[in-house]
Amino acid sequence: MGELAIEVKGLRKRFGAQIVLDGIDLAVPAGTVYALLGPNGAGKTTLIHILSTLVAPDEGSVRVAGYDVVSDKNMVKRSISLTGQFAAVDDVLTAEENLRMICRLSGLTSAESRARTEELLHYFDLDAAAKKRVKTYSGGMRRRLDIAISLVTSRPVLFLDEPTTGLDTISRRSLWEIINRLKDQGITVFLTTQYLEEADQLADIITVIDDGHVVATGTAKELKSRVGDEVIELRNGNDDLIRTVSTTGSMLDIRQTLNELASMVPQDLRVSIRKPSMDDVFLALTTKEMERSLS
Ligand SMILES: Nc1ncnc2c1ncn2[C@@H]1O[C@H](COP(=O)(O)OP(=O)(O)OP(=O)(O)O)[C@@H](O)[C@H]1O
Repeated sequence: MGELAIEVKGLRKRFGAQIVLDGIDLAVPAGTVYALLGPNGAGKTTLIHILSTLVAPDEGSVRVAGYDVVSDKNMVKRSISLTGQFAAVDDVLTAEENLRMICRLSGLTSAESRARTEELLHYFDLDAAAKKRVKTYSGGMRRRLDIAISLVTSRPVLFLDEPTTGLDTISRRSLWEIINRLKDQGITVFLTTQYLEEADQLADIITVIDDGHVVATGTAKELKSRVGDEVIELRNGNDDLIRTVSTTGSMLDIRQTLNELASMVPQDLRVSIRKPSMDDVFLALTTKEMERSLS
């Protein structure tokens, strides 16, 4: 493995009596897109907050861009950009004004601010709307502006906490493109997401956490292969999913599986066989999701 942008060993964090992160290990290679998946309350935001020095760890070693988040906090801060779940832009200003202001606050001269603002507006496809007040923007435009603001000074590691939550499909895909372009420039992108397809499409490596523990790490392909080679789906006449079962895909295994299922479910269910999806991985790996889906 090449250089690591993020290295976490034995990270523990508790809030009061609640253990939120319970021995997390992560190794994020530089220049990759790394997705952190997990059900609500799994500890994803807490982990991003620790990696970005907003919250201190209780135990363990956490290094970002080669610096320790506790003893070298300022160097970590200088190496990262962070975009949170809620867009931190000023509504009454235009995109151009927002960007210029942040450029100036970051220490750029007036001329440098003008040039960087123009560059970012173009990069994030906001030139046409540059002089409109942000309060007139769509969710996707605001999110693009938010990420643009976090990239005013170029930093090697970018944290995105649920970057596409609430966005429509087109806006989501345009953000994926931007994230891929950032990766092509050598930036390490560490993101959390609720969308399994997002992790599947975008991430080089995915870590699934549940209840403060890492339950799996790997490429989307590796994680899917843990679920099985094929998935048998049973649906009723309304197309509601009644049951999914993994199988090797061989005739023998499919026949045996269907024979076993025949005694447990109505005979008129429709059967289809497909490749495992990230949803199957998530359901198989995260107990809370499994309990929820069964309740
Ligand atoms: N400052 C805090 N004080 C007390 N408890 C906290 C604090 N921050 C988070 N928690 C608790 O820690 C747990 C993990 O929260 P966290 O926000 O990290 O999860 P998450 O995986 O990001 O969830 P979501 O997907 O809902 O954002 C939750 O039970 C939450 O209530």
